[in-house]
Amino acid sequence: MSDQLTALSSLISNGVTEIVKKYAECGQSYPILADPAAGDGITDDAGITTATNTVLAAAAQLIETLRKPADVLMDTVYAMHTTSALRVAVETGIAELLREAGPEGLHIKVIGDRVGVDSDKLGRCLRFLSARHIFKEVSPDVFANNRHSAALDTGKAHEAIKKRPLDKFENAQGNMAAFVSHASAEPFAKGAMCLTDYLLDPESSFSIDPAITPVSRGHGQKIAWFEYIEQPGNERLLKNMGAAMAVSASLFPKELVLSTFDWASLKKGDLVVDVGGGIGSCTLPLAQSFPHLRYVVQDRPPVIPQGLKPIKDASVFLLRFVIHDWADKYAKEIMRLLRASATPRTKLLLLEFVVPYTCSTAVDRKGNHSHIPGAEDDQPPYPLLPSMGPVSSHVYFADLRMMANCNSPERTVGQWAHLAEGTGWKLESVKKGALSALVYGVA
Ligand SMILES: C[S@@+](CC[C@H](N)C(=O)[O-])C[C@H]1O[C@@H](n2cnc3c(N)ncnc32)[C@H](O)[C@@H]1O
Repeated sequence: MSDQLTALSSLISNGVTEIVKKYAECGQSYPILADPAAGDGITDDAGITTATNTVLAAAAQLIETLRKPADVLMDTVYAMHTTSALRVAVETGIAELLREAGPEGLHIKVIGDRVGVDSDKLGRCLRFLSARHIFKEVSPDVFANNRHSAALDTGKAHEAIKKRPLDKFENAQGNMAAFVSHASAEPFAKGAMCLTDYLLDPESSFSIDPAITPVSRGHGQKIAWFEYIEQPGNERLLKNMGAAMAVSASLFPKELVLSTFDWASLKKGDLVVDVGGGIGSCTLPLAQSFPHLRYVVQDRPPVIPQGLKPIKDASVFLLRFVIHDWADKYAKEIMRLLRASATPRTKLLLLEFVVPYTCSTAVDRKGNHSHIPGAEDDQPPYPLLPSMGPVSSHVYFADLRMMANCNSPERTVGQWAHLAEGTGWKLESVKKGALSALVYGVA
């Protein structure tokens, strides 16, 4: 055990030395947590990313190793309060208010008066978040933005968002507030709490019906998520969904979409069809970088009124975060339909998460797929979990969120390969990353 502690601490120490050195080489110092203007720091340097990921994985594992079981379980079971406190901060526009106040911050009495809620209760939410490095308590009961809370600032005037809350996220793309508002909305929060009942009830436990989910159990209507948000009364959910998707696009560096595929190899005028493309946040950077190609974004009529028409001459069908919305039976059906419209040269490009096992996978449970370029196992340094702790925590959250909303899974690389069976496609290559690219060709 002690050799694990020493190994973890060396990984942290060596990684931090590497990060500081790399920043110095770039003439920068590491972004300070207290500085709301610090931003994300250097995100496009492979060396810094690798060192950062190692330090994050090692630090998280070291903390969990050192903590007592009861403390770990206590923090985990109370996580719901993190969600609700963060939602309070976003829905009351605290980050905007504190940006207007500047580095001295604002006393909680003033904050409470400005947003119209009990200042003591609101202050307790902000202190809870400050203890997690979201906001900063600069002096007793006085709060200011820090690097993390500044990411919740839409850049709009606080008074403006108070007057027009529905428009809060308009033209505020790339801002985490939209994502927080979407992900913490009542149907998801209720749905998460319905997971146990959903699993214990045989009717839902063994179902793949997108209308029978923890979320639908929570709101009480047996309809699929995308139909639910299109119902009258749910305008805000629908609007926030689009804004949240734009945010999630911006979380992955633009270069990631640009480098997932050899776009430059396509001929002038070749057609890229973004299927289930929402408001086109994936296609936009592509169109800017590769103007020699043609683009079509398709989605459900309430999202894009032109709707869905079969397209027969696509060079690439691009689907980002679409197949993960569907259980295998439906996902295969979508892939079959696309295959029926494909030419022999068409590629199917899925931009999705790849779920890592949390143990070594010399042989994937569903067969070894290491013959597929890019599908090989990652080998993190001893004694790190292959999933690298917080580096991939978003993938496991996404997996449970998919179960809750859509009765669908995130998938391992083996599951992505198997999904193609019987659809007329075969998995040709994988490029793993924060967002992975799975390229299928005609089988
Ligand atoms: C998770 S979102 C991803 C949006 C977009 N690809 C992106 O990455 O920002 C899934 C999208 O699939 C769309 N969708 C759901 N059912 C669909 C259908 N039957 N036909 C086309 N699009 C559909 C939804 O409207 C939504 O925009």
